[in-house]
Formats: sequence, C-alpha cells, structure tokens
Amino acid sequence: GMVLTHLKVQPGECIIVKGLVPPDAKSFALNMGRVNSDLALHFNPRFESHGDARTIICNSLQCGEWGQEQREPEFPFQRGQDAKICISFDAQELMVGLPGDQQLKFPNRLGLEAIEFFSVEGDFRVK
Ligand SMILES: CCCO[C@@H]1O[C@H](CO)[C@@H](O[C@@H]2O[C@H](CO)[C@H](O)[C@H](OCc3cn(Cc4cccc(C#CCN)c4)nn3)[C@H]2O)[C@H](O)[C@H]1NC(C)=O
Repeated sequence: GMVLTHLKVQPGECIIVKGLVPPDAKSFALNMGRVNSDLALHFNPRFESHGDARTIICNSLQCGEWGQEQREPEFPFQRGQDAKICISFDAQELMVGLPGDQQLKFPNRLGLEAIEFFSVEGDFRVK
C-alpha cells in the first residue's frame, strides 16, 4: 500500500485519509510513527482476520516488538463504503477520528514528537 516518509506532522496537526473499504475486505491497517519498525500506532480494523470479527486492534511497535494490544468497542466501518479517518496526537496520546463522529485514543507510548512515517496496508483503497 501507500508509504509516506520524511513527514513532519506536529502535535495539533492532523492527517486526513479518505478511501474505500472494498466489499470483500478482511483487514486493513494505518501505521504511523518514526519508521516502519517504530510505530506509535498500528491501527488495524479487522472485518474477519486473526480470529477477530469487526474489531479494531490498536498497538505500538518498538524496535520491531509489538506492545500490548488495545481492542476497541466501536467498529464504524462497512464493507463497500467510503471512510474518512483523521489522525492527530499530542505528548500523551494519539487521537483517531472515525466515521459517524466516533473517536478513539491510544497512548503515545513512544513519546513521539513528530509523525515522520505513515503507511496504509491491506483492504483500503486510498482516494
Ligand atoms: C491469542 C494468542 C495470539 O494472539 C494473537 O497474536 C497475533 C500475532 O502477534 C496477533 O496478530 C498480530 O497483531 C499485531 C498488532 O498487535 C499486528 O496486527 C500483526 O500484523 C502485522 C502485519 C501487518 N501486515 C500487513 C497487513 C496489515 C493489514 C492488512 C493486510 C492485508 C490484507 C489482505 N486482506 C496486511 N501483515 N502483518 C498481527 O499478526 C493477534 O492480534 C493476537 N490475537 C489476540 C486475540 O491477542
């Protein structure tokens, strides 16, 4: 999928991603952090993957090691529908704005001061 590097997204700024979730989607991920192996947030909605159904899994990756997963109560995505996702952060947490004005928060475990890396993986067609 799409990979962006050498970004300088600061606290208070936001990344807005719009795209289509294909009708046969199983899973997609938005990754953000310093580099691919140091992610402040791996945001992974699973329609049907790894034994999960309609569950958003959030995690961090530090030096290639996964942290403790956070499983979200809401799943505001539908196969075959467009989705808009807005990401911002501060010293304490990353905030993800979701469809239907839902929002989730994830601790800024890495103490990230700027988002330099952003990638989209799996079943999400960026528009
Ligand atoms: C119960 C004991 C065992 O527990 C399980 O242990 C697994 C391994 O650790 C965890 O799974 C890992 O979870 C991690 C977050 O924590 C990560 O998502 C990681 O995936 C990295 C990864 C990213 N990509 C690229 C990509 C991304 C999204 C879409 C696609 C596609 C497509 C075309 N349909 C491709 N490929 N692999 C996943 O493997 C499970 O959650 C966890 N389950 C529970 C309940 O605890």
